[in-house]
Amino acid sequence: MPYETLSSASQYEALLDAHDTWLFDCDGVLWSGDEAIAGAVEAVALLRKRGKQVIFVTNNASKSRQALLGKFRKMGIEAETKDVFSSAYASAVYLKHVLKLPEDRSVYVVGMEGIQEELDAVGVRWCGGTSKEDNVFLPPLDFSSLLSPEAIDPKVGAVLCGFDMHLSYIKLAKAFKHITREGAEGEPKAGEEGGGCYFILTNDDSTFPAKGGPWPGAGSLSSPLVFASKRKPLIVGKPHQPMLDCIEAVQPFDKSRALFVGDRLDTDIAFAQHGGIKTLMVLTGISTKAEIDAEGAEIVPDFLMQSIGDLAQL
Ligand SMILES: O=C(O)[C@H](O)[C@H](O)COP(=O)(O)O
Ligand SMILES: [Mg+2]
Repeated sequence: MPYETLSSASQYEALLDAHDTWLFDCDGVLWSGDEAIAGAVEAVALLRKRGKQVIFVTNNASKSRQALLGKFRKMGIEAETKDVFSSAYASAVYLKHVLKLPEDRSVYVVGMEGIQEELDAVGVRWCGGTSKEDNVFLPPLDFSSLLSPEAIDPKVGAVLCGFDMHLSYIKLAKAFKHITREGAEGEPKAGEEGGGCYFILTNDDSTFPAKGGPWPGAGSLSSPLVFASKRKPLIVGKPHQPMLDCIEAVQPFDKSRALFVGDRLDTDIAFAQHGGIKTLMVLTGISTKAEIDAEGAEIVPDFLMQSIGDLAQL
């Protein structure tokens, strides 16, 4: 089914009339790194003025929702905690309320403050991440510091991997030991005494859209663990279902009157299509027009715009 390219004010007005809930991806749609996409701030303000429900859905796990609110404020985009869904938040909620990780279990983090702060917010204990002892270089071929229960804590019931600009061998080594620990998955349940260890990714984006990008994304950073362990991780972020379940639990909306605005076909557009939500792709991030025009293109949006900033002319 071919997509509709939108470029006129009347087309934009028709899009506004047809959709009450606008879900926005962030990186590559509203901003690129720390730079707002031209007109994006004005476009979101216009939607709010027209009484639209605006929800933000980012796979970026480097910041907690509180930190993201600071970024929204700095950019001049109105947002409250209940409007913001990140893969770090959705992963913390999933571990706490869906997997119901036992209180005496902790999470080994391959990632940064965003994941740690969201785990803190739901009261799930963590290790690894930005902690000092896991941000050092091991002496060449010397694994002795990893051979103690202090280093590879048997109380770790899950490994959670997300975007990590401080990725290191020691983190991969510890995470690998946790996710390959003996212990039948299921009985006792993974994450419990004697059980295995959950292996979860916040998201599996292959690349990250920021200035000078693309750059390696969270999915590329966790791939060494997938390759080494031969385990299939559970993935929370777009296009996967846990992210949509998390949004609908906090901000119910009518999918028939909703529109998802994204820059990436295999995460944003696929996510919305799986959820029965109409899709608008913009060309300010990762995916290109050539990809959706290619013969046999598997994922094609309903609508295409150059930039969400083009709405600001209304
Ligand atoms: O590598 C990553 O984590 C992703 O590229 C990044 O998080 C994408 O964020 P989004 O476009 O979903 O806001
Ligand atoms: Mg994006």
